[in-house]
Amino acid sequence: MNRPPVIIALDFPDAASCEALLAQWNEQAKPWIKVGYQLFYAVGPAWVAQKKEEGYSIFLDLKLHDIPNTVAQGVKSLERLGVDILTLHASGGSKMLEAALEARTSERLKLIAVTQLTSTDQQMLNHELGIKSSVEDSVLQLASIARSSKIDGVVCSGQEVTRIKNEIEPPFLTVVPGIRPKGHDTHDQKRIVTPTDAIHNGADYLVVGRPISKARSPRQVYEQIVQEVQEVKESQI
Ligand SMILES: O=C(O)c1cc(=O)[nH]c(=O)n1[C@@H]1O[C@H](COP(=O)(O)O)[C@@H](O)[C@H]1O
Repeated sequence: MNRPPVIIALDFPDAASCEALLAQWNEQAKPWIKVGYQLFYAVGPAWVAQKKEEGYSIFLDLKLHDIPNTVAQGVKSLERLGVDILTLHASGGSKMLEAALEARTSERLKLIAVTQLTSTDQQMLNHELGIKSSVEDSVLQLASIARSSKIDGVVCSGQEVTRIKNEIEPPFLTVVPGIRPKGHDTHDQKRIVTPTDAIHNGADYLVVGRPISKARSPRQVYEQIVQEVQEVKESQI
């Protein structure tokens, strides 16, 4: 069976907390996991490489953003860990994105560009960041920079996926955080969608953190999300 496209964000301060959660997936089929910088800075690269060996698919979310040469060297170091997806910021611009792509030695590592964070809303974009477009247009602009730099896809909210799928030439992956099943707390997220809506709009991967990690039964919430995803996919056949 294909691995469900639901990526569990391991936003934890240490390895022990991750192991406690992952103990609920004790069968051979391992889920997708996301390692962000809270965990990466705490556990280091060896832990990530170890998880890959144990059979997890790994989304390394380090959101690289620097001058082109520095990002390229970072990609070279991180590719050696064997991770499946690595993030960088689309707002670093085409030269940075192209340098990252050139540094990668194999297409097995997908490079995914973060557009506008799902914690950004219209008010913040216009009045704080000084970007005068709609959030959706800004996401599309960043996605189009990523596409023309031949990056594999973007992180965006589920609200922009339909336009990306319609306007950006495939193949182009959409990885969607800000996922909230009905009735769950939104926390600091602004542009949220349900698992059903994200998949219906065409999302390739869902990133889910607190709805799973803070749940009383994390595995149960994960399975409910996987079920929602499968139902939408079956209805699309
Ligand atoms: O790059 C990401 O994964 C990311 C981009 C974005 O725009 N919004 C976003 O929430 N994320 C990540 O997705 C996860 C969402 O976590 P929850 O809000 O707890 O589901 C966090 O680990 C964030 O770092």
